[in-house]
Amino acid sequence: MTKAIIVYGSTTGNTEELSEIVEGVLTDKYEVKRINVIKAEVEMLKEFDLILLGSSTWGSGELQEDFYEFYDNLDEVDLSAKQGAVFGTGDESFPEFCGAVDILEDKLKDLGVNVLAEGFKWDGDINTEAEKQVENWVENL
Ligand SMILES: Cc1cc2nc3c(=O)[nH]c(=O)nc-3n(C[C@H](O)[C@H](O)[C@H](O)COP(=O)(O)O)c2cc1C
Repeated sequence: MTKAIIVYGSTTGNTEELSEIVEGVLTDKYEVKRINVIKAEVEMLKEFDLILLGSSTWGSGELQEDFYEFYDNLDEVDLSAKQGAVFGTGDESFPEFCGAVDILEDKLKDLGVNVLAEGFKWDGDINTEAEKQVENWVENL
């Protein structure tokens, strides 16, 4: 079975919740590992065909704080044969809504990853509408 990894960073739990829904859908087609970015190493990514990164946005359009080290280390691995996509939560009242999703998506593209879809961005708490939309996003990857 093809292998997928979901690496997420979440301060108050919203993106973590989203990552659980993403995992639920992916398990139909992939052998899935879901891991908090605090515990993740970039070397791990080599074992997987599909890489999904999930981060909320903090500061002014910045990465969730736990993501920085992982992000900085991404240049050390060859991801050029991989597929990927990015998701995250934010708040539309901020000027850079879900800026972390854009940062991570640009990084994956720079590293030669085939980004399968535009990043999934969700405003606020995870409700049934979020669940429906993210499920649809994952199914179409
Ligand atoms: C101090 C602060 C700064 C934030 N900055 C942004 C931002 O620049 N852009 C954005 O879209 N959301 C921003 N947010 C909203 C969070 O990203 C949002 O609450 C998110 O759902 C938190 O997800 P998490 O629980 O996974 O960390 C900010 C929230 C706080 C409290």
